[in-house]
Amino acid sequence: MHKKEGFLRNRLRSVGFALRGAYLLIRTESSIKIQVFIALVVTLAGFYFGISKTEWMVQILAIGVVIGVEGLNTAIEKLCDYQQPNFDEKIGFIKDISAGAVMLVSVAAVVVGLIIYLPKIL
Ligand SMILES: Nc1ncnc2c1ncn2[C@@H]1O[C@H](COP(=O)(O)OP(=O)(O)OP(=O)(O)O)[C@@H](O)[C@H]1O
Repeated sequence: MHKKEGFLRNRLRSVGFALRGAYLLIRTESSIKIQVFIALVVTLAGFYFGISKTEWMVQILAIGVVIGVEGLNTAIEKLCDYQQPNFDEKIGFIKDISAGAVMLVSVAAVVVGLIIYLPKIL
């Protein structure tokens, strides 16, 4: 599309779009807001309890995966609403599967949190 302008300029443009997407997600989506809030709380908890380097890596990965998958789920929901604003069983099924994916990674993230923090609290 913007072939003439060179590879680096196009990459930078894409990074700009992605940053705008991340900003819009955090500004407009309440589920992402909650997840970002939880991410901040567990980050503070990480400093408070002085978790290890490995625990930080797993925690950061868990946060990134949950927020990333939630972002994709939001994109799928928007696409569904754009394509089919009316009630549609197939759309409901697609949205349920997408929400199910968020739930699976969220449960894994909660288990990670429990494994890291339960022994430090009890
Ligand atoms: N057009 C539709 N046709 C049939 N069922 C739908 C439709 N839109 C939503 N649903 C049902 O409602 C559920 C919630 O969909 P919705 O798009 O409102 O997500 P949401 O509540 O905004 O999710 P999130 O909290 O992740 O943003 C879907 O999983 C699906 O079961």
